[in-house]
Amino acid sequence: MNKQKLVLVGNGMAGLRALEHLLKLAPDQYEITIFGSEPHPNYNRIMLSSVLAGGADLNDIVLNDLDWYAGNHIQLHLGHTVTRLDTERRKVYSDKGAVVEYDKLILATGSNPFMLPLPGADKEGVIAFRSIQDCQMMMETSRSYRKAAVIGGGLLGLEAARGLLHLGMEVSVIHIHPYLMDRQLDEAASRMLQSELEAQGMKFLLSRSSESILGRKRVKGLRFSGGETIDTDLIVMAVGIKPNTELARGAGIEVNRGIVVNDNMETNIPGVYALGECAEHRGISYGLVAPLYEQGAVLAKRLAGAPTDGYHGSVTSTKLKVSGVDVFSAGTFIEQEGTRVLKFQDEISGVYKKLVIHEDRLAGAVLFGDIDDGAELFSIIKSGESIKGREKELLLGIPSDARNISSGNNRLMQMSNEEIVCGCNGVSKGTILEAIQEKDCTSVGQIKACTKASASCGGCKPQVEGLLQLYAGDKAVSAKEGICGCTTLTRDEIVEEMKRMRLMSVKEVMNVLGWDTEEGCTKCRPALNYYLGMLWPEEYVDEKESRITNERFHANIQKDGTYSVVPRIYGGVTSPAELKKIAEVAEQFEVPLVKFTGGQRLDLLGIRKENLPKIWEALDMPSGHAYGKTLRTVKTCVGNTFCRFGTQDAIGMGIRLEKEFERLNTPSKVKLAVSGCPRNCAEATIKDFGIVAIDGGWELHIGGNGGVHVRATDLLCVVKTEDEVVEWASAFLQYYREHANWNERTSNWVERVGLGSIKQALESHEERLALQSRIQAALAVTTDPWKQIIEEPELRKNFESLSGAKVEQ
Ligand SMILES: Cc1cc2nc3c(=O)[nH]c(=O)nc-3n(C[C@H](O)[C@H](O)[C@H](O)COP(=O)(O)OP(=O)(O)OC[C@H]3O[C@@H](n4cnc5c(N)ncnc54)[C@H](O)[C@@H]3O)c2cc1C
Ligand SMILES: NC(=O)c1ccc[n+]([C@@H]2O[C@H](COP(=O)([O-])OP(=O)(O)OC[C@H]3O[C@@H](n4cnc5c(N)ncnc54)[C@H](O)[C@@H]3O)[C@@H](O)[C@H]2O)c1
Ligand code: SF4
Ligand code: FES
Repeated sequence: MNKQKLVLVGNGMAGLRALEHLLKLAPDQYEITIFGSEPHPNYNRIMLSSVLAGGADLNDIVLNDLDWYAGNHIQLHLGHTVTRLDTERRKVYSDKGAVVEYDKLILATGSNPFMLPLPGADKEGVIAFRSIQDCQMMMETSRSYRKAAVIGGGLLGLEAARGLLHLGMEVSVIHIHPYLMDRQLDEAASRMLQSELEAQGMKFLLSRSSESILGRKRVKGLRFSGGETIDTDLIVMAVGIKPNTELARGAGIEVNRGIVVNDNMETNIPGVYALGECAEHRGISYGLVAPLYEQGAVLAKRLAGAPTDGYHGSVTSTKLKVSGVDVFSAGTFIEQEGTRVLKFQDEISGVYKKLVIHEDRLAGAVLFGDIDDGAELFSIIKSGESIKGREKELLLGIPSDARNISSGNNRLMQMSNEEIVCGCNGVSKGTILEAIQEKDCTSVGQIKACTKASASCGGCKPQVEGLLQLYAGDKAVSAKEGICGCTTLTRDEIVEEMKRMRLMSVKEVMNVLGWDTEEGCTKCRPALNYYLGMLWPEEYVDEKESRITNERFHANIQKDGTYSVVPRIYGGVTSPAELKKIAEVAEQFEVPLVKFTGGQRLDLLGIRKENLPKIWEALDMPSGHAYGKTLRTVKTCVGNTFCRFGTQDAIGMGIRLEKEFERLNTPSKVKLAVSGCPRNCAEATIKDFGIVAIDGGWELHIGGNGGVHVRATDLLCVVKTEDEVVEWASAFLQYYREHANWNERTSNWVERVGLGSIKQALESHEERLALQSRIQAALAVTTDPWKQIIEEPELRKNFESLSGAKVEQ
């Protein structure tokens, strides 16, 4: 069979989604050619905001790599812009001389950012935020310049501004209206948003109309009507988009605001289709991915000759992707004639909710501060069902069990398999079910890895969780199994019983809670020992024999049975005298290897067990705890002490934190880092608790990991003073101590419990102080283990006869 020729113009998210569907439906029907102006394979444009804000890497956002095109036998013309269409002869022409014939043509040329035609708009340093190139330009600019102005306080402008703040720039957002995100929020929600963003360091100039851009070759400032000016080294225009219709218009295809299409995504010219941001369907051009994905599914069916009801338009929802701020908006968000409005506002906890109701149906919603119900409300809006009698419940919060599994009449169950659950990534219910039922995914994390659902804005997470609970059946139950083979009790049940019955020893816990084994095992014994120490810091006597090998000997066992010694060097700052002493000890004990660790400390390797106390004595330095489930190191950059970019004293902050938390027992090892500016030389965003200085304050990040599964941190909050850093760090670490499973790193814990729940737990000042006082009580009873062993002959004796210690994982 002769294949038909299909040409796609526009290598973006909409066009490629349609092709992906088509290749599934009719893999051999077409010989496919794609033209794309950008020099990259199809990438996730929405993730550019995360790239700018440090939450993702450019390499992570590619959706279809070059192998995908090759594997599907697609002729790809990257860096080619199609400049002419001949719809009579059915040919497309690119700027680089390629000419390709088609039987069917898809236009998916997206949008162009709207650039205000201000005098001076052509100067260097005036850009949009649309592509990888724009993103790279902002990153590069932040290395040499300090001030940025973003024109437009909509979704894109605020996400750009957050990214620029992260890059260390001083950012002003200029907005033409009196309040931000006027296309998605009402004034009350917008004001709350503004104050949150101000707390993060953003400055706002509202009700300003930009008049001209100042500077010679490069932008130097911005003038507003009325004469007011501001200095700036960069201007990002984010004032909306306009469908890219030039090519279609030039070919005589009907164009209004966008390329006009019918319900089959067909233009007025036979064989020519359009979808995505460039298209206009029933008078609407969409600027979000969910509708584009829906259009893609319809177009694919149409091209494959499969039955389809056609595309009938979309109701949209948005979620601002700015770390630390939760905003959701869907449908009609401003009261209109014939609508009823219900509002809830709690200024203290910063929560605002508004429902717009039309004839007993939910027409729209705005949520600020607590957006857990967003996905569910959106689904109710789309279904058009009556909410009579349930209005208050919907406003005040859907109980999580009702959100996930309610008896019988459950919306998640009723959803068809084609319905999209994750709008950002176009993941349908069917795909998630496949992941659960055929690929054995039993957690949201696994579903995310498998399908990308919940991987972008995170707004669909409650629904993904709900589907998991509904469809994983026994497998989901098995996730709740006991902490080890000796018991069926979970960590939470054990800790609860320890508290309730004031259980005080490992043996007692095993007896009272009916352990299946007499002595427990290498999993439960150290876990119980940790939980008891955490609950009763003053009364509980640590059980040395329940500790893992390294913690029993206060040194890391190596593969040849020798140990390593890492003395504490606060903040990684040492002195000539200290270095001399370490060198002398290394010589005296003929230490085979002296090496810097990844955490900026000195490691003396190859020490025999019997020499450990002698070396500790000779060093006369505190233990660096490089071996334990405890605070390891606080890595620092030089900060403003020497570095010309530094805005804060990173070294001082790091030393203070290391002195504050050394010797702390934690569920798993904990690493901190402090960077003196957003250049982040101390790599704080892959630490358990990372501190990054910004102008006038500190960003506090949590849950990072640079190990096997690299995870970048989530932004917890932004604070102004060093005391606040210590308060938040204390509260976070204590909350982690009290809630994580033994041996669970903060990265896994944050993923498991969700950033939102941690933020909520720490948001009250009183609660933070209570956590801080509990961590101080735990720290108060700790002593330096090396010193204790050196001074107590009984303990020291243990080291003389040690042999054949077992390495435990
Ligand atoms: C920073 C940012 C964050 C966003 N965040 C979100 C979000 O959180 N949620 C959401 O739903 N949406 C978000 N969006 C919007 C979303 O990314 C777009 O709606 C979506 O990418 C549009 O897809 P598209 O394929 O229609 O257009 P595009 O992605 O613009 O793709 C069109 C492609 O066609 C190419 N092209 C154009 N003309 C030609 C030609 N003549 N020849 C060859 N190639 C051509 C363009 O170079 C482009 O690569 C965001 C957008 C940005 C910029
Ligand atoms: N999280 C998300 O869903 C997300 C994130 C980024 C972008 N996007 C999408 O990308 C597209 C572009 O986003 P956008 O924010 O540029 O568009 P937008 O139209 O949503 O917002 C533009 C904002 O700029 C303001 N504005 C207009 N003229 C101005 C002027 N002269 N001076 C100052 N302000 C002015 C408008 O009042 C409006 O609030 C949209 O379709 C948006 O939905 C979505
Ligand atoms: S050393 Fe510290 S202060 Fe200097 S650029 Fe790096 S992160 Fe910024
Ligand atoms: S809806 Fe944004 S990640 Fe799923």
